Amino acid sequence: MRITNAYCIVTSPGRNFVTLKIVTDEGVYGIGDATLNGRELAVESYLTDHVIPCLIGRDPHQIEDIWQYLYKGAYWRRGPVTMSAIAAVDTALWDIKAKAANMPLYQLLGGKSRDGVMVYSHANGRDIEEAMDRVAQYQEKGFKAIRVQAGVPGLDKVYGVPKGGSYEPAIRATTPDESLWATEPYLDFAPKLFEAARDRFGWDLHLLHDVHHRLTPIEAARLGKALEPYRLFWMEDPTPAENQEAFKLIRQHTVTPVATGEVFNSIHDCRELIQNQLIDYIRATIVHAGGITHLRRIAALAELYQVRTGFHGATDLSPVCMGAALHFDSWVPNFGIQEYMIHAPETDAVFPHAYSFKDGYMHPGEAPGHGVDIDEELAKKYPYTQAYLPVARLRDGSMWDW
Ligand SMILES: O=C(O)[C@@H](O)[C@@H](O)[C@H](O)[C@H](O)CO
Ligand SMILES: [Mg+2]
Repeated sequence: MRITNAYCIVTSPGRNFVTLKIVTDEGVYGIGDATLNGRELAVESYLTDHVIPCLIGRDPHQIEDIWQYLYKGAYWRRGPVTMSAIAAVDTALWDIKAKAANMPLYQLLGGKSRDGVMVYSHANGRDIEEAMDRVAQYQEKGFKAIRVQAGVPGLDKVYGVPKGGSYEPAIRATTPDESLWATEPYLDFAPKLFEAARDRFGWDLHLLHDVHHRLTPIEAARLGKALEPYRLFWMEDPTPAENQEAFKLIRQHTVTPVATGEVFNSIHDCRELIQNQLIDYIRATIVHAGGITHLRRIAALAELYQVRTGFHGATDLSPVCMGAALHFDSWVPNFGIQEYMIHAPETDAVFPHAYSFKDGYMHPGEAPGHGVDIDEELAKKYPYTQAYLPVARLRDGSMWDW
């Protein structure tokens, strides 16, 4: 089998997505997600201008060799653009291999390790009352785990709380939206949000919370300690993770489980966190961490230290990434949980898929490959539209982490 063609499909059904399609001389094709929120065209160019010319004529079954070729052959290693491009190629090649073997991808990885993939979704409210009503709606849908975010008194815009309409962090504009952040009101408010949640919903429901990189390590330690009475499933991205050692300070003060990694793109971003057991869940996922080939290495390292997977699954990761992740989640021995924010209907229409949700669990489906396709004609109806993730500043104007 030989790769005869490969190209990117940029489409924007509800939000921007970049999809790589690899076609072979035996008519089998595979697709991979190459979406990097706010920097989509950088990955599209990396693939179209630099990677695809090197793929034509290759044997698509040589997944590992192609991964090593693209990683070592670029000379300039790692980073979100490079690793998202490699991920897209890798995912498409695993899709081809599983289709050629006429089996769902999870079988190729080693078969199912569980009956279903437990997922969580986002309950966001402008205040505690609205957030609780949204939790009730997701509980009604059957979710066993729900992430809870709410507006913070005194702050106009807060991560995770949309101003009406469906939640989509990337805003269509020619420059990023700016929002103001203040830590003190947030630290005072967060425990009240989870006290209200436990009071109303009791203890059977898994509750999660995303700090979204906004605290210093000692502030994150304080938050983790304050949330201990409410037994969270995890406190996510408590502090920026470039300095992995900083998480030691959090661990010294709190037993609230910690999850991080959605912005990671290689095993080197999380090696110390995992080996020193500074986290409980690793969030790096297929589209940004080099694809299935590299993510298997991250998950294997994590298993040695009883760290579990908790893959990122926001709506800016396409259904292609979700489909591949669900096959990975079905197989991986040290599975924790899968984020599932539920894509917009127009997104699901462009990306027909075999996966399904039932009673709080997802199932990848039995279609050969990862079970997700792209309707190229429909995709053409949604042209790319410049969009940026917001930036955050403190009250004195200092840049902060959004
Ligand atoms: O955990 C999450 O889902 C968030 O951190 C994401 O929604 C994140 O804000 C977006 O993926 C950024 O593009
Ligand atoms: Mg997050």
